[in-house]
Amino acid sequence: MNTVKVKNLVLGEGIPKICVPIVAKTKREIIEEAGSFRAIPVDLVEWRVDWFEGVEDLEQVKDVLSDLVAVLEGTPLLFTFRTAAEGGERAIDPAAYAALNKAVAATGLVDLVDVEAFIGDAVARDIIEAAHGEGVKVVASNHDFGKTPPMDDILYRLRKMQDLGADIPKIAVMPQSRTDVLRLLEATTIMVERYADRPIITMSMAGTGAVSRLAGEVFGSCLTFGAANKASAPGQVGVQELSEALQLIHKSMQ
Ligand SMILES: O=C1C[C@@](O)(C(=O)O)C[C@@H](O)[C@@H]1O
Repeated sequence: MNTVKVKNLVLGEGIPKICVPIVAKTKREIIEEAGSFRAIPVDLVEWRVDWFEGVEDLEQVKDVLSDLVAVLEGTPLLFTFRTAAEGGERAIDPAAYAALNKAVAATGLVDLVDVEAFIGDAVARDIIEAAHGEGVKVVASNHDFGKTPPMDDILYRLRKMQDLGADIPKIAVMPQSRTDVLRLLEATTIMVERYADRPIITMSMAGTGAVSRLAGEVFGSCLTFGAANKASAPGQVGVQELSEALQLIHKSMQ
């Protein structure tokens, strides 16, 4: 299993790392929120740019990014436009999605970009290639807010992300039952043991799935999303408690 290194952060070994999303509308709120992260255990910050009121103006996006990077003081940054089709705040056409992600990767201000794996193969490959050309890592993603797909389908989606060339495949699915959570965890383990040559991220959403956000070290998910002020998806727990739970599980596995 290869690890992925961003700044001083190594993903894919040891205790799962904690990513905190910023979901805010204005520049002031975004920067304020980032400033509040100094007091909590955060390994990586995700800027969910689909929430930003100025997202359609690249200059405004770059302006926020440069202030954000200054406030984060070296904490790696993941740039994510989550489309409405996958649970985000707004829709975007694939050409604009590609242009935005490529332009942001070229600024040198972000460490990783999120690329939705089902945006279209050509678009996804184009962004991944451009990001890699700029030394930016790619998290490929897929979100199923309605259900937890069958095992083969979860594995197919994760393997497709790997085939597209993403550094870290990620899938978030919604459970309709407790066995759905078990299937997501089993799929994670099978992916890691049989198919993956790189770290992956998986989660089962909502309260029933919250256990999957804690148990990544057991089943093979390298990163977990925790909430600081506002959760960006159902089932995210507070960062402080999340960190304690990850450490407890880590200790029990030694
Ligand atoms: O892809 C993900 C995972 C997520 O949806 C979650 O369930 O924690 C939260 C999103 O902000 C992030 O982009």
